[in-house]
Amino acid sequence: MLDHITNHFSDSIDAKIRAAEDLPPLIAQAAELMVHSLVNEGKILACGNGGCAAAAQHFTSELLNRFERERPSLPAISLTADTSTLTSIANDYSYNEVFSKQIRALGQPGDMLLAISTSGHSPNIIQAIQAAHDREMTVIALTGMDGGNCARLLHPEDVEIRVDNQVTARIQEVHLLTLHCICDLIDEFLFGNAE
Ligand SMILES: O=C(CO)[C@@H](O)[C@H](O)[C@H](O)[C@H](O)COP(=O)(O)O
Ligand SMILES: [Zn+2]
Repeated sequence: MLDHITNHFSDSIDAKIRAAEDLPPLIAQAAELMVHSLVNEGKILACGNGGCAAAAQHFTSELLNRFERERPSLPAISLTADTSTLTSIANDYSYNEVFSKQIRALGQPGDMLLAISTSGHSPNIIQAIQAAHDREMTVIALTGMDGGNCARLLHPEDVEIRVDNQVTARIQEVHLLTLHCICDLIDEFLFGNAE
């Protein structure tokens, strides 16, 4: 049992070491795009399934409330939290449309979509990206594995942050770290050095 636990820790550390080599330029690019949107009256919509839904909510709460310093609230909406909306869209139409229908209603040109999928294959995330493009929004996709269909759908101005790993849990662990980096960079860009 202890070996099992130690393996989880060492696999997670390895995934993060690899990510620290591959991802910083992409994370910086994503944060810059989000800052550009926020200073131009844009907002960030976020979506994902399961653990990725939790990550989407984790991120939007840190923008709406705070990350590590006192600062004004920033506009972000998680599309995973309104159970009445989610259940009615899934019930009346399809689970594949639970995010895209919200994006078509709430998304404005210049807003950003944060789409999180470890496989890049979840149909509701694919449809969310398509809806965001239709609404002239830029997409930040947090993916893993081979990026799936999400990666193939992205436009040149979008950013894919792909974790080079095949294990969902490891990918999610790097996604969370990535989101914390983005929060820190947004605060730094918008509100200056904390020191
Ligand atoms: O958290 C986990 C597994 O670690 C699960 O809840 C996982 O997020 C769910 O199976 C999701 O439905 C996976 O979707 P995706 O990441 O492939 O888009
Ligand atoms: Zn998980």
